[in-house]
Amino acid sequence: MSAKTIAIAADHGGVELKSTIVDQLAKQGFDVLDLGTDGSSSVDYPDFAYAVCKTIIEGKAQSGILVCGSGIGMSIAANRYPEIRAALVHDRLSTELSRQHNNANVLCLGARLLGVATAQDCVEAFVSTKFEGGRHQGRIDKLSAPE
Ligand SMILES: O=C(CO)[C@H](O)[C@H](O)[C@H](O)COP(=O)(O)O
Repeated sequence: MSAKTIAIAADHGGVELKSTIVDQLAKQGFDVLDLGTDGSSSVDYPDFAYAVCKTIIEGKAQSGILVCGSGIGMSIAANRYPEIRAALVHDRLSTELSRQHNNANVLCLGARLLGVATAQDCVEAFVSTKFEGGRHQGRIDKLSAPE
């Protein structure tokens, strides 16, 4: 498995933006696991969020991107797994912070709320920004073990 494998999925509300992001990542040399959906037929976002999360938990991808209409449903679904830190972002800065402070391993995007250029900017920030560690590590550890 490549160290740069990213799993991606969308529901019908995010399928067009997903295609754009797949192309963007492929051009940058990432291995992209596209887990669907592939058409405009209505589907249920949890099915696709769970597919991406399981791929990460099984070690088949290092991170993931989920796209739905608002990004909200995908983020709620993905964050049901203790191993997943899914960030619903709205611009480059929130994406950078999700990596620097939260070590987000899944990026959630709302295709009906973000312009394509902003979404692509978020993706670029997600793949290029490193976790800062330090004081943030202990906080992240607490996320995996709620009292
Ligand atoms: O889960 C969502 C909202 O929390 C996503 O935005 C979905 O894409 C959206 O709910 C789908 O809505 P639709 O009316 O079935 O297209």
